[in-house]
Amino acid sequence: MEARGTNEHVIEVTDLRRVYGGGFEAVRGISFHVGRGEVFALLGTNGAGKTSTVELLEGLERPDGGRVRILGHDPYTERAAVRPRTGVMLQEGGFPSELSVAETARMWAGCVSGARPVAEALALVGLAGKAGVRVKQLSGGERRRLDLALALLGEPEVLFLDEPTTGLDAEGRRDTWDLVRALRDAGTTVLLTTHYLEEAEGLADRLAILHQGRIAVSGTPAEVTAEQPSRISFRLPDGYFVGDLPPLDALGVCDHEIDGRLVRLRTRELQRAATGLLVWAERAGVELRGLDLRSASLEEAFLGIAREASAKNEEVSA
Ligand SMILES: Nc1ncnc2c1ncn2[C@@H]1O[C@H](COP(=O)(O)OP(=O)(O)OP(=O)(O)O)[C@@H](O)[C@H]1O
Repeated sequence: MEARGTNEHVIEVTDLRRVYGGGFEAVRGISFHVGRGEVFALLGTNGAGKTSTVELLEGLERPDGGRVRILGHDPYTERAAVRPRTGVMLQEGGFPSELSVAETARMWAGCVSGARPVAEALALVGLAGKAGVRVKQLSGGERRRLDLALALLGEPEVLFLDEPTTGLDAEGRRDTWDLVRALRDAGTTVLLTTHYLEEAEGLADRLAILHQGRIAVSGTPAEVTAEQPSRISFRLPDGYFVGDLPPLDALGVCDHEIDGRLVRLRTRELQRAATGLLVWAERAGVELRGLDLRSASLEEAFLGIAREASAKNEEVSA
C-alpha cells in the first residue's frame, strides 16, 4: 500500500538517543520520518521509550545523540520557529482546576498566535456543552478532550498526541479518531503514541513498534501485519485425534498446540489451511466446533515482539 503524505518530511528523526541520569539509555538510536498529512503511530511495550522520544520531538529536552528536525528546524535550539506551528497534547495536562473549561481555553489561547476561536476548538472535541464547567468537575475522558482542544487552538501543522484516547469510553475514542482523520485530511501531520493496537491499525498510515528503546518493526499497518501468521482454532470432533487431521505441514501450518480437545494452529496461508480443514471435515461428516479464523493482526506482531523479548531475557538469566 502506498503511504499517505508527500515526499516532504515534516518530522525527521535520525539515530536519536536519550540517556537519563545514571546512564540509563531509554532511546537507543531510532530513525524514522513522517510526511506532510500523514498519521504516524508509535507503539510499544511499557517503558519502551515512547514518551521519552515524543518529548525530544516536542523540543522539551535536548537529545543525547542523533538529531530531530520538525518542519526543517531543530525543535530544541530553534524552539521559537517550531513551537507556533505545532500542537502538543501531553499525557498530563495539569491545568488550574478552579477555572472553567472556556476560561482555561481562553488563557491558553492568549499564549498562541493566531488561535482559532475557543468555541470552535471546544466544539471540535465535543465539549461545547461543558464550556462553563470547572475543570476539576470534568471526568477523566472530558479532561483528555480538553487537552486535545488546547493542542488544536493554534491550528497546528504538526500535532503530537501522547496517548490521546487513554481514559475515553468507546464513543469518545471513535470521536477522537474521526477528528484525527479529519485533521489529517486537511493536511495536518500527526504523531501519536498509543497502547491500543486497534487505534494504530485503524488510524495510522505508518507505525513503529518500539521495544527497549529501539524500533523492532515499522511500516504501514498492512506491511507490519503481513509478516505475521494467521490463527485458526477449533475443537477436535469426538473420537478423533490430531493425527487424523490432514498433514498440517501440507496445509501450510507453521506451528500448532493442543489444549485438551482445543487445537490452535498458526499459518501464513489462511485460505489453504482453512479449506483443507473444512474439506476434511465435510468428507468425514464431522463438525469443527468453535471454529475461529483470525487474519494476521497488529496484535500478533506486538505479542511476537514481547514473546521474543521475554525468551531472550530468559536466555540471559539462565
Ligand atoms: N526521568 C527519568 N529518569 C530515569 N529513567 C527514566 C526517566 N523517565 C523515564 N525513564 C525510564 O525510561 C524508560 C522509557 O520510559 P518512557 O516513559 O519513555 O516509556 P513509554 O514507552 O512511554 O512507557 P509507557 O508505555 O509505560 O508510558 C523506562 O524504563 C523508564 O523507567
